[in-house]
Amino acid sequence: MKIALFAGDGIGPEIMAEARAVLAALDLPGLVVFEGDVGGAAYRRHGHPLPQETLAMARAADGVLFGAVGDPACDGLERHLRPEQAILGLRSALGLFANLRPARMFKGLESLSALRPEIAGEIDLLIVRELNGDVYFGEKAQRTLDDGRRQGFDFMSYAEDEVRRIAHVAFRAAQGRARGGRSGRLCSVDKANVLETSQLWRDVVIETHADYPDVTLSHMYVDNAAMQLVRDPGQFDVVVTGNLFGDILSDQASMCVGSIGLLASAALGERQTAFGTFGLYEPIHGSAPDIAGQGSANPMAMILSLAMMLRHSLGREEDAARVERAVSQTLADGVRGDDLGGTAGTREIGDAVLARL
Ligand SMILES: NC(=O)C1=CN([C@@H]2O[C@H](COP(=O)(O)OP(=O)(O)OC[C@H]3O[C@@H](n4cnc5c(N)ncnc54)[C@H](O)[C@@H]3O)[C@@H](O)[C@H]2O)C=CC1
Ligand SMILES: CC(C)CC(=O)C(=O)O
Ligand SMILES: [Mg+2]
Repeated sequence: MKIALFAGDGIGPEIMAEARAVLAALDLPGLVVFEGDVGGAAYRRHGHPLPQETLAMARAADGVLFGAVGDPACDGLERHLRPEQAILGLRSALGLFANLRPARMFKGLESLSALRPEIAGEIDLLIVRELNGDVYFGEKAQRTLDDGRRQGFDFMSYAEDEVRRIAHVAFRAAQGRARGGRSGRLCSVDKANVLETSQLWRDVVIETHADYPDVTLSHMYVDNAAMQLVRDPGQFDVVVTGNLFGDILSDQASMCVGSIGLLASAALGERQTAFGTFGLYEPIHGSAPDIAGQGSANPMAMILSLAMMLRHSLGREEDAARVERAVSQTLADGVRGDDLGGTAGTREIGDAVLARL
């Protein structure tokens, strides 16, 4: 079993160190770990944010654990050399089109949610974000118009097969979450009242629903969804949406459960390995340059991303559940970082999780 660790920039190396310690404590038999450079760190060392060696390392692995990229020192670079191209490049080159971003309330954190505690307690949702299309990957440029004005554009598009494959992932996830006689629920979020990409999205999701009659399907415009997420988050079970809307809604969902430092993610494609589905796992947050180097970042999203890798790519469900229980217990015991109004630093939180493993 082979995995690759790409720590990246900013708080990436700090939180990755804690995930690495948890991984070591699990002592998985036959595990081989490679480490590669990505982002601004890779640009400085190799002249590119996603060096060929790093990409090759990812391809050879059963799973990739990714910290974060993004470095203000790289702001002036041409777009293709900026750190963020590393994560976009990996998602695209590895065909990782399905981004699972679960958000659930941990016991004891209800009062730390941006929402009222009584509604925050109901949050247990999964955002299924399409990850290979939309404006992130469309043609983009700036140009000067004939009248001298500068114009920027990003082409937004979805082809029907791109929508269909993510819809299948989302319907299957909803089926898997059906509980105690209650059917799984899928809410497809779009902007079909304005965007043609969204109209196609909605049509294809409705067509795909025919294969999943046991799942209750609803549709919501993204502006309403942003509002409903804070008004009544308990109404959501699985949410499927495009790349841009999913990016924004998942950061919003993180504050509903207390902090962006808690939300993990899995980026999956179709490639199967001997142990599960190949994937890339990362916190939903970025490199947080404002707190980098201070030892104050919450490593829980990173550690929970490791748990997702254990589950989806390494076939280690029991270990995944063990890591999740350790994080949950750490929070229940009141060990909290600055992001949750506490005083524990990155290392202290990591050690507390290890102690409960
Ligand atoms: N997948 C990736 O590697 C991503 C990279 N980025 C990049 O990261 C850089 C910073 O972007 P921002 O917009 O500031 O978003 P960010 O997610 O890095 O930070 C937003 C805010 O949340 C806080 N925060 C984030 N993670 C935290 C943690 N684990 N513990 C405690 N506080 C945490 C930060 O201190 C900051 O105040 C940019 O270069 C951006 O492009 C942003 C999102 C995803
Ligand atoms: C390219 C990334 C910086 C986009 C992002 O914010 C994310 O995937 O969460
Ligand atoms: Mg984001």
